[in-house]
Amino acid sequence: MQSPVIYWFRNDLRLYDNPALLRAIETGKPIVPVFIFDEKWFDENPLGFPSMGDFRKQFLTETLFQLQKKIANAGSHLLVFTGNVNEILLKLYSQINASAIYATKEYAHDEILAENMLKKKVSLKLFSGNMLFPPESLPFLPETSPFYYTRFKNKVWELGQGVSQEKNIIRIPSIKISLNEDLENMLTVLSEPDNNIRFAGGEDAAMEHYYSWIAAEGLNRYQETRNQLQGNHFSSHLAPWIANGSLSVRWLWQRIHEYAQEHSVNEESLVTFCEQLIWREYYRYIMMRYGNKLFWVKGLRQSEHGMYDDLEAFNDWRIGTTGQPIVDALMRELLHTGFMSNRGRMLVSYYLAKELKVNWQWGAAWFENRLIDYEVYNNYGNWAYQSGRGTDSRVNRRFNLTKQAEKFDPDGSFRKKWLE
Ligand SMILES: Cc1cc2nc3c(=O)[nH]c(=O)nc-3n(C[C@H](O)[C@H](O)[C@H](O)COP(=O)(O)OP(=O)(O)OC[C@H]3O[C@@H](n4cnc5c(N)ncnc54)[C@H](O)[C@@H]3O)c2cc1C
Repeated sequence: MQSPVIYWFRNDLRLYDNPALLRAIETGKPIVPVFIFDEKWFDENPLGFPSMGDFRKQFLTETLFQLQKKIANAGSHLLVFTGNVNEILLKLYSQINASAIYATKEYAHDEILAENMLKKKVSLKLFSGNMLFPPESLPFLPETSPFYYTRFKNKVWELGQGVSQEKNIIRIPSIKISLNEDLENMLTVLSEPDNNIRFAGGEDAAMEHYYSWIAAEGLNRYQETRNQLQGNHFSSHLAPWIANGSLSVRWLWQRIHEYAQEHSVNEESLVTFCEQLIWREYYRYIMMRYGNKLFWVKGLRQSEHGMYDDLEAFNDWRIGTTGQPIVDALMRELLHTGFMSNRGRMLVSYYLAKELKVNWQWGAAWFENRLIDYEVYNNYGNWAYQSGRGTDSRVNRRFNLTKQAEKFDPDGSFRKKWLE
């Protein structure tokens, strides 16, 4: 029997433009595709909630349900487990006598630790797959990546012309395997999703959403609408699919440029939208450069001024009972939908960290639980920025929340919707 390759799906839940999966297939060996719900995601933290909340779990489950169908159509079967990730991979590796594990590379602290532990015991092959400008394409080393966003953007902007994609995956060579009882017991059966959250998971839903945003002139009007707090297409709302990799950012980058060439898209809107995608790249490089420091209360600036572990203030903020109407409305939206606009995220993170002076890491942990589009790099990078512990050059930047509410919710309808 030919020794198979394990394909470990992480935040790359798609069968198109997936370099790591394609490289695995190119080995010519049978592939055993696997996804693992890390048991750590469901452990309660000291604040009383797990890192993965119900909305993200449902979105991920829907995504996997669809991926499993697509993999079945490609002639294989996706095994879904729940448990200790490395333990499951190592057991599977030895039970099926695998020759290697292929996966998409991640750049955050815990993920790198897990990769390094695996590397000591198995042949682990990692490839970039979720970035426009992966480290191997840059003219500088990640450790020397610019601290400030504008310098980073200026350095990578030209590379945007070279963004390309891998070919689609039609067939995945498979192999019949039998699992021992211990692994069988860790298998998770995915049930048909009932679509009761704001976004439907999966590759197809991502495409459908992209085309409806384009058809609604979302890209064209992005510059003027992107700071809104509510509405269907004020910003792309593509983040949930980008975050778990069911939408490829390279596919997105190419599509918007093709669309802009064929239609007269507002240039400022196109540029601003591309800049947002570059923010996403930037925070990956900040994580590569500073690693674990992004999880320290002092952040990247080693600031000494106070941050308090005030649980009462934090809980009021978390459930939207601070008494500050715009903050409460936004936090209730997050609590009940798993989404919040970018402007909203800026205001509530500022309020927690700079007005209530509560430990910003707690706020980031709550976002991690609630946001359907949670990405470790974006979340911790943005939280550090907004709390003055990150890469904002104006560490003492302040918002006047009354003025912000008047500007971005002029008729009060957003506050009315969530506070009544
Ligand atoms: C405190 C705070 C926490 C955040 N946490 C996350 C998070 O966990 N996951 C996440 O994807 N975004 C996060 N963001 C960034 C941003 O708010 C969301 O990406 C955006 O609101 C998602 O909506 P959209 O897809 O309509 O974005 P669009 O405005 O349509 O932007 C397109 C894409 O660009 C990327 N992007 C946009 N803004 C940013 C940004 N500031 N930083 C990095 N990437 C960006 C996202 O992938 C987004 O989908 C956070 C922002 C703040 C202030």
